[in-house]
Formats: sequence, structure tokens, C-alpha cells
Amino acid sequence: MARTPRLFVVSGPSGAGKGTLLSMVRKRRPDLGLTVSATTRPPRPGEVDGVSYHFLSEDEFARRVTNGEFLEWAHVHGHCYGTLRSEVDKRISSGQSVVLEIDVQGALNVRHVYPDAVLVFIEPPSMEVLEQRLRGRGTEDEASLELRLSNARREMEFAPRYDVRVVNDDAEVASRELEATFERFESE
Ligand SMILES: Nc1nc2c(ncn2[C@@H]2O[C@H](COP(=O)(O)OP(=O)(O)O)[C@@H](O)[C@H]2O)c(=O)[nH]1
Ligand SMILES: Nc1ncnc2c1ncn2[C@@H]1O[C@H](COP(=O)(O)OP(=O)(O)O)[C@@H](O)[C@H]1O
Repeated sequence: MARTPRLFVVSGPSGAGKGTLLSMVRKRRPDLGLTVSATTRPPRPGEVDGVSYHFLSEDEFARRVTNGEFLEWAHVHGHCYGTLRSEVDKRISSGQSVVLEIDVQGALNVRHVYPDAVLVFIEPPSMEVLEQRLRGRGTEDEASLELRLSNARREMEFAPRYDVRVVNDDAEVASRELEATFERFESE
């Protein structure tokens, strides 16, 4: 099937399953270009610099902001996160569809720059399930967990502004839905 490369933005509250679903889709679609964001948050155990994120000091992040290196950046859960223009440009120029996994503020900023970007919102089946999954992931201390859960309610209010919403109940079903969404827009 002929595909036209597209720019996709995937958002959703912490623990909704963005990372899980995207890694499942990537196994079937290794051609999708998932960008590596920059962040000032410390790495979690197992996260590799340059693979999960480019982990930067606050000074280095600020220097790159001043240099105009970010397509967008935002404060999320008490840290800075941003999409480096270089990450997007290199993938677009190689003719790949590009996927940005970024927060709701970033998504709306990207839509300003790229009006054809397709915004996909991953939502949990319920707030109770979201909390269980976030606790089960075991990556956050209590303060970080509470912050993410309180931000989740605010982030959910942005869902109606997205082009597509995917409920992550069963991961296999949701990842197939996400993959089908990508294909639908690529074959428009
Ligand atoms: N605006 C923006 N948000 C980002 C970027 N990279 C990651 N995020 C968002 O920052 C939030 C926190 O990400 P992370 O610390 O990995 O935690 P997680 O969502 O709990 O897995 C999520 O909403 C991400 O989508 C970025 O480059 N720009
Ligand atoms: N459909 C699902 N059913 C059960 N657990 C899930 C599902 N999707 C994700 N998880 C688990 O929930 C936790 C949060 O998922 P994750 O992909 O890290 O979320 P996000 O990237 O949106 O913060 C992880 O421990 C993951 O294994």
C-alpha cells in the first residue's frame, strides 16, 4: 500500500500507556520515526541517554532554548521537556512518518507550526485504572505520583481537541487501533 509520510503527535496522561502502545506499534512498523525528546528530569533506572531522552541539565536546556533548537518545549510535571528541531528534520527528510510523544501544550504548539499534524490522544479506561497502572509501573515516588494524577485530570480536558482518541483498555486492541489510525492518515 502506498503511504504518504505524516507527522503524528501522541499525548495522554502519565500512565495512560503511550510508551507501551508506541513500542508495540513500532515492532510492526519499524519505519515510524519516533523522535527522542530532551528533558531536565533525571533518568529512571534503565533509561539510556540519547535513547529514552536526551537528558540535559537545566543550564544546557536553557542554552538550547536561547539557541532556537526546539520546535516546541514546555514545563511538564515540574521539569522541562522539548522536541529538538534536528530530531524532526532528520526523519522528515528521510521520508518517514514521524511520531512525537509529547504533552498537551506541546501538541497544540506543534499543530500551529504543522497544521497537517495528526493529534492522537491515548486515554485510560478510568482514573482508577490510571492510578493502578502508574503505581504498578513503580517509577514514581509518592509526590511525583500525586502530581501526575492531579495533572491527569487537567490533561484529559484537552482530549476533545485531538483528531483521534484511543482508549487503552486491552493493550493489544489499543495498539492495533493506534496502528490503524496511523495507516488511515498515511493513505488519505
Ligand atoms: N511538550 C513536550 N512534552 C514532552 C516531550 N517529551 C515528553 N513529553 C511529555 O512529558 C510528560 C512526562 O513524560 P515522562 O517523564 O516520560 O513520564 P510518563 O508520561 O509518566 O511516562 C509526558 O506527558 C510526555 O508526553 C517533549 O518533547 N515536549
Ligand atoms: N492496556 C494495558 N493494560 C495493563 N497495563 C498497561 C496497559 N498499558 C500500559 N500498561 C502498564 O501501565 C504502566 C504505564 O504505561 P506507560 O506506557 O509507561 O504509560 P505512559 O507512557 O503513558 O506514561 C506501565 O507499567 C505499563 O506496563
